[in-house]
Amino acid sequence: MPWTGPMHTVVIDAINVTQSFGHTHALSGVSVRISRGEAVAMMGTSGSGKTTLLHCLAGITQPTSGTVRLAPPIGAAASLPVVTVSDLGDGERSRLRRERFGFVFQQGLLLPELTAVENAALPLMVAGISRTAAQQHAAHWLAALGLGGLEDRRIGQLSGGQAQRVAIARAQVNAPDVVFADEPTGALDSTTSDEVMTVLLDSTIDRGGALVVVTHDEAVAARCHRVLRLCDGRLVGGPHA
Ligand SMILES: Nc1ncnc2c1ncn2[C@@H]1O[C@H](COP(=O)(O)OP(=O)(O)OP(=O)(O)O)[C@@H](O)[C@H]1O
Repeated sequence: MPWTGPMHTVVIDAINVTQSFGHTHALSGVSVRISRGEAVAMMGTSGSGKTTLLHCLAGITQPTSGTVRLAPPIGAAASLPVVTVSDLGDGERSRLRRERFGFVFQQGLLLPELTAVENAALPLMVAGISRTAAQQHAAHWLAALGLGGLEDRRIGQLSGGQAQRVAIARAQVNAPDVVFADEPTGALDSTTSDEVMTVLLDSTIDRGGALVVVTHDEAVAARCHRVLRLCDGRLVGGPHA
């Protein structure tokens, strides 16, 4: 299908993605389109292929077959091409992930020896921005996510919900096109989970980003615009979503 017309709002277009690990068919011909400003939940029983699909969409792994394409960043020169993520080598996918995507995982994967603001500033520092400028920008994000005053706490001195907000700030600091979240509220109680989802949704959608959330929690999925359900590596209800 051509990348034209109404597709101008599409940020990720995955076509017929298949992922096999030996004899395990983790994904069998999944096609998914994700638009800017859209929050999409991925649900399904354990082993249905949710994380594998997230990894293929985010360029963490290369699918066995099929294509994953990524639109140019918002405001980029018209000449910038669509990138076929699934054709890139490891180094190029790693760069793409750093520059275009943000990630939030269940256990945050924050560095315990660093403070909240140092953790949140990491993507900017990796991109070559000075420590001072990176930490100033990260501090703005922490304040926007309700963590003003906690910038200098180490991760172990924060609650689970606060630590997830630091992970969300870290995912947002470089204004990624897509934020991928794998069970971002899996370790939180329902009230904190709801608060963290609000922060995650607002901080992504308000700036025109897209959000892809893997979750087992129907309440989390209900907060998203759309729910994709996977069963045995296929989308329930047909191969396209
Ligand atoms: N690196 C790997 N090597 C071998 N098999 C794998 C690998 N990653 C995933 N699988 C298999 O692929 C299938 C899908 O796994 P995946 O992690 O995507 O499921 P999931 O829906 O995210 O499950 P869960 O909800 O338990 O996290 C499973 O059968 C899993 O064992």
